[in-house]
Amino acid sequence: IAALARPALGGHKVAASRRRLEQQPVSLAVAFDGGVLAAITPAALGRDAASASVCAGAAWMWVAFWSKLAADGRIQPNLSRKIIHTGSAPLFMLCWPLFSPAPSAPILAGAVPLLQIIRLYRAGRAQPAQPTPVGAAEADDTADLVKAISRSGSRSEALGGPFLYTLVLLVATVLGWRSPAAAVAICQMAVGDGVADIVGRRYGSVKWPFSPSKSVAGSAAFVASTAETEIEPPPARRTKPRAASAFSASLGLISLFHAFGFTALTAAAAAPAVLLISLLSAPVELLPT
Ligand SMILES: C/C(=C\COP(=O)(O)O)CCC[C@H](C)CCC[C@H](C)CCCC(C)C
Ligand SMILES: Nc1ccn([C@@H]2O[C@H](COP(=O)(O)OP(=O)(O)O)[C@@H](O)[C@H]2O)c(=O)n1
Repeated sequence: IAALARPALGGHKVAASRRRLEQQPVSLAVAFDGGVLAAITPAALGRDAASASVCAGAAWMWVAFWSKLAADGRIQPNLSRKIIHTGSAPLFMLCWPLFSPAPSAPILAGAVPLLQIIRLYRAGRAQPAQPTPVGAAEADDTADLVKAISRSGSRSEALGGPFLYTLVLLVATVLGWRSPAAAVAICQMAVGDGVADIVGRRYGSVKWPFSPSKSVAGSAAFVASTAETEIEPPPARRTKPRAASAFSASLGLISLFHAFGFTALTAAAAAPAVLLISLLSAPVELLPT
């Protein structure tokens, strides 16, 4: 297995990993994970289960926070939808280093998007009114969620864009775990599209002739810019979250993955290819849906 290690990762890492592996009393499986040998041990499983629980709790709070702001009328549902759209997947990938290097990690991490998929499915299929008090509370909860993530407030929309988004995140987690490819693909989907909408609605007066609802500013923001969005009112509570572009978010995640030794690729080396991918993805976002 050591022979599989890429030279760029350095022999000392492999030797240290092999020593750790030999010391494991229970070794159910061995894998080559980003250059570091790992075993599925009770400790690794415990760490992954704890990390998945923390992420699932954070995901619930993150969605509930923006849903509440939209339900209370403090922000427009359009904005809450795109903030959730822009932030969810990159925030989740920022949490990937919490997991162990064992091959069980992507499976347990996949539980985080999977739980949201189940929630979206239930929200999309739920009846607007429930007969029991328990059911009524559940209906209110999903009503806020639907309001925050849909365009029109229709429950069926939870089974459209949000469902697909979370499904893609699940696939990227399980199949693209800690890879630059997953980081770049997910950032194009989550950050590029989200920022194009947030910036385009605000500054997009010049429209594309072939796509009259979409603007040049939105497409520029998709690729590379930093945007500021104001949450209003009341004025005392105004904040300015910064929304990064698909390009910079992808490079940020690649830097993180490199710093943790998940990939030998540096952000500087990846930059030209990522810029090209972002430039090619921006026109795709202009296609009518
Ligand atoms: C609003 C969303 C998509 C809308 O797409 P479109 O119709 O405008 O094209 C995204 C919905 C995301 C989902 C409800 C929540 C996903 C949470 C994620 C699995 C985990 C986040 C974890 C983190 C630690 C905050
Ligand atoms: N390239 C873009 C993309 C979106 N937008 C703005 O964002 C709005 C919604 O975009 P969209 O139709 O892609 O968003 P979804 O509701 O389909 O997710 C558009 O109506 C535009 O006001 C833009 O100005 N330029």
